[in-house]
Amino acid sequence: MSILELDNVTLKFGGLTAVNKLSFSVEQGEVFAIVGPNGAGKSTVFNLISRFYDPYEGSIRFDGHDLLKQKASGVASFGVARTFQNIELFDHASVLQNLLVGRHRHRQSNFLSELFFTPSVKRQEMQNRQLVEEIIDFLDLQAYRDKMIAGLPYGVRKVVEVGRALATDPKLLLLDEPASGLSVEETSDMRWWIDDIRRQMGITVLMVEHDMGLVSGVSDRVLALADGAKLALGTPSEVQSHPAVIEAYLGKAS
Ligand SMILES: Nc1ncnc2c1ncn2[C@@H]1O[C@H](COP(=O)(O)OP(=O)(O)OP(=O)(O)O)[C@@H](O)[C@H]1O
Repeated sequence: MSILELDNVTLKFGGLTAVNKLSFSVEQGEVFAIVGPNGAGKSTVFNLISRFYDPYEGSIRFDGHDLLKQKASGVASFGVARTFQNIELFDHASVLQNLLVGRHRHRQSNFLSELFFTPSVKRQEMQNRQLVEEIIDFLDLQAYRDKMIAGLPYGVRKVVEVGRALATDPKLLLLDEPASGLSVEETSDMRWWIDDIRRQMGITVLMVEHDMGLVSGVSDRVLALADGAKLALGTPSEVQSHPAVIEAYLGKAS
């Protein structure tokens, strides 16, 4: 069953067509990767799904709903969470505090009940804490739990950002270049986190990634883009050996 469906989606920046009549769907429970050379339109596709941009034409459906009727601020409560190419965390807050921010969308209380810290607010706060502690354990972040983000190594911050997205309890996790800036060893760890997120948490993962080792190791299917359009779609090995993909990456000489 498809959880996300893009149909004939186009986005233009002035005279430049960044995404061109693109259609694809992501199945529930799979890891789906989008690859392509620089400027292929990968981040723009993410920004369309996150509702940062309105398409010029086409439809985007998520979990049976018209995603284009949602504002960007409503996408998280719909069950879509994302990480960013340039990590976006609160630098002067702890790992725990950053993850608790991710729980914010589940807050059902109003201002007065929060002011007087009513039993329901207390109960909700305890549930939030418990879920966040589970994520800290799941991602092996116990050693960093109370540390400020600003002082953490880059690789740890990348994992915390995944944790913050998981704290929103998503059905679909969008990972924007999860391996960028990571060492070989950290990339290998990231591969296992992504695999565990899918297998143990049952969350569908859509990622944009340049590291073909990570893409091949963890993805069920891969979509290759060039100039905003679909070049190939299939298993990692089908896409990597597709003539149009080889040509897009290496040029006609290959
Ligand atoms: N806000 C914008 N305004 C104008 N043009 C843009 C904007 N964002 C992206 N573009 C252009 O749209 C095209 C697709 O860009 P996009 O960032 O989606 O590519 P990408 O595949 O993610 O590239 P990279 O791998 O380098 O991140 C590029 O030609 C880019 O210059």
